[in-house]
Amino acid sequence: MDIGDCVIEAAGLRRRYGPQGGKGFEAVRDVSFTVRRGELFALLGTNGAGKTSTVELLEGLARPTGGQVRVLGHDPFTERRAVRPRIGVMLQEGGFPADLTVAETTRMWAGCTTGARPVGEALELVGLGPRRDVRVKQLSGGERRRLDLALALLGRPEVLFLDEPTTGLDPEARHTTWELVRRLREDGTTVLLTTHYLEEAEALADRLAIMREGRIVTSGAPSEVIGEYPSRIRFAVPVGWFVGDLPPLAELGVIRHEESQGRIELQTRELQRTLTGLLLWARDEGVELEGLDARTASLEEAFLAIAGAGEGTSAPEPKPEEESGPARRAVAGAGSRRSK
Ligand SMILES: Nc1ncnc2c1ncn2[C@@H]1O[C@H](COP(=O)(O)OP(=O)(O)OP(=O)(O)O)[C@@H](O)[C@H]1O
Repeated sequence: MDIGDCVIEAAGLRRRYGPQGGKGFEAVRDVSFTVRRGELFALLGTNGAGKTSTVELLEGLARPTGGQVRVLGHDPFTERRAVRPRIGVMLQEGGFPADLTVAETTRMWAGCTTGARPVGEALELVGLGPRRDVRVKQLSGGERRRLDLALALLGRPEVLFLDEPTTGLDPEARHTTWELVRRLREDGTTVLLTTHYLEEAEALADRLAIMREGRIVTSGAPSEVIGEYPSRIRFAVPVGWFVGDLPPLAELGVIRHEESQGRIELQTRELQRTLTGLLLWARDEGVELEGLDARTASLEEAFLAIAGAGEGTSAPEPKPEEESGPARRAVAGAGSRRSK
């Protein structure tokens, strides 16, 4: 990668809360990642994982206690003047004067922004045009988030920091925001997003990182992160058949199987091969696989496994399927599900 393409660089970042020299609490522990120009990078993690603490370091709102951060080639804390006009920041809680109208608030903000968009344009972008004369205190929670976003977009930022931008938005408003974020990215804006909506990260992110207890435990393109987890095939065991009547599962690429209440679940890292083998077997035997459902792992499954795992764990190690295939009479609940 050409280093000139790198818009955000975090190297060994640390952030400790508490008195200087004291023990305090380390919320960010050796976090490193880069974000390229025009990329949308999502930072995920459970409550308290350290996302906001990290993003605040990137925004120059605090000085790291260790490591280095560069945004657009500058230190965002010590070279704030060089960085601030080129970034847009949407914080988790905006905090606006409640008695000003939407347009007045935006105008006030525009007055402090170099090269600001016209107020009407910024409000139209986030769908708040019709609400321009409403007082901020009369806005719904979702509308306030959209006003936050309009203010972050005022200066046509090269880098946009979105801290949980769609929290409190109804599904329609959320999708509208996604469309807007996609358009901004297509126009070359680099976006760093934190979100609790995994569907949002899956839909928008070019790359993502999952944080737990102040550390990044996994990162990559969504498909790479999901790809660490096995796909699943589920169906009802045909009446009069046993699991042991299936072809040897290990030979089909099955790495784990479970049977419960007449339904079987197979886990595989080779979904197409396993499914093809299973369907050919069913056709040859004239068997109907009722309720057949085959799917790759979702980001949510990957996230829950990572977030819920113990210290130092990133991806699950599946219990290997026996070489000779499963026992003829399946044991209910054989194999253990990943903890969620
Ligand atoms: N000012 C502070 N003083 C002391 N501890 C803090 C402070 N701010 C945050 N923390 C702690 O740092 C940890 C990380 O918090 P942070 O807000 O960065 O997490 P987060 O991943 O953004 O969480 P959320 O998803 O809930 O917003 C938490 O344990 C939090 O309690």
